Amino acid sequence: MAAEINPNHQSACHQNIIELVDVSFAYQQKPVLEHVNFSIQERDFVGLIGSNGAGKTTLLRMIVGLLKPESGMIKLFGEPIGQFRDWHRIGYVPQKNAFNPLFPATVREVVLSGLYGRSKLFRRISKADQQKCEEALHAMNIEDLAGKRIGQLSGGQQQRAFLARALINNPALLILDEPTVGIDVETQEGFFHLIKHMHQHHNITFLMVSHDIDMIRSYIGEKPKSECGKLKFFVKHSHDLEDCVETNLAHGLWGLRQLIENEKVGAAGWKS
Ligand SMILES: Nc1ncnc2c1ncn2[C@@H]1O[C@H](COP(=O)(O)OP(=O)(O)OP(=O)(O)O)[C@@H](O)[C@H]1O
Repeated sequence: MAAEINPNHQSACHQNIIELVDVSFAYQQKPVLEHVNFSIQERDFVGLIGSNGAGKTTLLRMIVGLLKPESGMIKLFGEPIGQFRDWHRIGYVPQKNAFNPLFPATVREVVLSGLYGRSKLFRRISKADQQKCEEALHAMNIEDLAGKRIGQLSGGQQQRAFLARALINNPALLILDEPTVGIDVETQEGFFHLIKHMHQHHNITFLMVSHDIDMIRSYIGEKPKSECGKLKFFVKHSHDLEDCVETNLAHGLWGLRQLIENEKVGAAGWKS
């Protein structure tokens, strides 16, 4: 018997997660981005490539609400960004040099800070929050580093801590700004395995700026889907369009590490 096709399934799976419509931005009247148009659908993996100063970080900062476009419109999960409140659905790992290594926080505190969002900076930490933190630490295989000062860790360990921070809310969208800068090649490979796995099996949509062009192109292909000024958007969807129903949507952080270890790309691949 032919499989029953749910006519709504495809649209539900492929809804727009980010829409950029004619977005422009300037720093002190100096234009950086002009008329950027692009949409990212659920379960896309988007690699954003561009030369130094092309405006990649600026674009990501607009998408996470830290900068306002001069003109144009940004929608997140179908809502105009000004009305968007579900920030817990988005995990953001900024560029490494945005972090002050002298900041006196432990890894656990850094990971927990991913829960606080914009409005709840000084709330009490509940048992449920602690549990989420332990799960994120476990998923990234850094439980043993939880009490260490973040500034004392190696580059690869810091990246895992920041990824755990971005993952603590079980986000639907992960935005990563050059996540492998300053990390050795072996650790980078482990990191790419991890995010590929998260893309393919955990229903997470990715927007990633990267200079590791070879590694990223091996996953997302040679040809950009779209170009806008100096920005190039490479896109890979997590599955064939007709295969939505088959995809395993179960994704808990606890299971993530287990699955990765089963694929033998876990701890050893990106210890540093
Ligand atoms: N706060 C700022 N004030 C003024 N100009 C800025 C500011 N931040 C960035 N710029 C300028 O805007 C342009 C785009 O910067 P952005 O950091 O977005 O580029 P990028 O593509 O991420 O570059 P890179 O690959 O070097 O990280 C650059 O010319 C930069 O000098």
